[in-house]
Amino acid sequence: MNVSVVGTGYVGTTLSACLAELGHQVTAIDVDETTVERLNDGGAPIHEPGLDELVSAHAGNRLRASTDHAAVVDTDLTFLAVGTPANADGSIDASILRAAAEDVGAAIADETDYHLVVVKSTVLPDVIESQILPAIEAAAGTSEGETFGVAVNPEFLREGTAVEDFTDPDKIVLGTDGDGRALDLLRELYRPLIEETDPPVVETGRREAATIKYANNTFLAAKISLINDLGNVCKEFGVDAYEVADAIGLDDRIGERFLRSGVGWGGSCFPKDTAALRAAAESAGYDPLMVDATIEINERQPERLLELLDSHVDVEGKEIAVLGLAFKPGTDDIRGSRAKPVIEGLLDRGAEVVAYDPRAVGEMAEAFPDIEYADSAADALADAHGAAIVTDWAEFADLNAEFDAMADPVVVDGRRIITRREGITYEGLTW
Ligand SMILES: NC(=O)C1=CN([C@@H]2O[C@H](COP(=O)(O)OP(=O)(O)OC[C@H]3O[C@@H](n4cnc5c(N)ncnc54)[C@H](O)[C@@H]3O)[C@@H](O)[C@H]2O)C=CC1
Ligand SMILES: O=C(O)[C@H]1O[C@H](OP(=O)(O)OP(=O)(O)OC[C@H]2O[C@@H](n3ccc(=O)[nH]c3=O)[C@H](O)[C@@H]2O)[C@H](O)[C@@H](O)[C@@H]1O
Repeated sequence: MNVSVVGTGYVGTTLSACLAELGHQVTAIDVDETTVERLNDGGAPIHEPGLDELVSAHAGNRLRASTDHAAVVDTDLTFLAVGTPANADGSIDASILRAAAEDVGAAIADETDYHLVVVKSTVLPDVIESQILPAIEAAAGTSEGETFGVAVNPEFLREGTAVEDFTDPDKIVLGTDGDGRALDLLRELYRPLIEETDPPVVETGRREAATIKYANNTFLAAKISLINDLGNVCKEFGVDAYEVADAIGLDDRIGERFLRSGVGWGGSCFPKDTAALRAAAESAGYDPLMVDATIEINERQPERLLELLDSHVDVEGKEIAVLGLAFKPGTDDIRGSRAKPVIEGLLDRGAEVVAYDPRAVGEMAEAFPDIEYADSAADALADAHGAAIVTDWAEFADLNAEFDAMADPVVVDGRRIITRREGITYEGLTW
């Protein structure tokens, strides 16, 4: 099939490259010229394992990039995969998506054949009817059902395993409101992937598809917040929360994944999606208590880490190491990273922060230009009076003698990555 993808960030690039790999002819469209040039030169604009290889295998052949939205007219369907960030009050900012929908509407204005617009971005159900459809209709000069249809096909990939998650998904969700042409096109598009990995395919309405995405992310965030809440209780009891989690995870109804307690969840989506769901529920007149608690527990975990540090050292005027700045290992992404509130809390206490991350120093230096950055964990730890471990990078598991070079070997581990041993004052956040 001929497919276009509007927006080639994390999701759009992965989608474009993987669809090309499945045998489709893909036109990737982005407003960012550097991104487009990079794709046409055979390189991925973002780092994801396996992505560069796919882009370089298909660039110039089944994968072409452009800044010109007019290209969508030559394709059977167009994915919208642009950002849907949060406003300051947590509500969804759909303006980028609306603008992209207008771009596509304008491109298909003279089209007489049916064109399917597939919303891949994470978007609240009301936004589809109140903003996306009107934007396409106004720009295209036609109504939905005449020359175009709109479907919702949310994405569940994780950063760091995007290609793997896309090519071997837990499920595919197709929201079409019974538009047969839309469903046929999407079934045909995903046919090679379905034949290969046989994932469950959920065929549903558009509002349901959009809501499934928010419910999925909120449930996962809530699972982590609940294990963090239980973990805090475990710590008070003098019980190891990881032993408890391992045992409860054996219950199939609970499941073993996403039970790692610690300093909390971050990333580009859990924070904004839980906030957007809460804001939308509240404006619909419902007070979502579990969603509130999910967010609040997550906001409290960094402070609990700092209080544990306080219980061993007065950090004012002292050098404190922060190990791990990315929101999770394997990425340089610091969006929603728990390292930010940890650093802020240390600065508020008058500490001198020395931070280290294998990949995310450059990104964090833009947010916190005035703290010190070390070239290695060993350098950050040398002469420090305390260390906060915020990201579970595998290399931190090998740290050992490096702690002996600390002025005061107090280690507060927010991710259960450091081995407790004689000679260091070790505090696990929930164990
Ligand atoms: N990052 C992730 O792991 C996941 C993200 N999502 C959702 O997917 C959507 C996209 O997220 P990301 O890929 O992370 O965003 P991103 O910010 O990495 O990429 C968006 C891209 O869209 C481009 N763009 C903006 N306006 C445009 C327009 N009018 N025409 C063409 N290109 C345009 C930007 O230049 C940028 O390259 C969001 O709704 C997000 O919530 C869903 C699942 C996973
Ligand atoms: O909508 C999205 O963008 C994506 O958000 C998450 O993916 P991602 O943010 O890339 O990363 P995760 O692996 O889910 O981790 C999120 C955060 O939770 C934390 N986490 C995860 C698991 C766990 O057991 N404990 C825990 O604290 C991680 O450290 C990280 O800060 C979801 O897992 C994806 O399904 C979804 O598509």
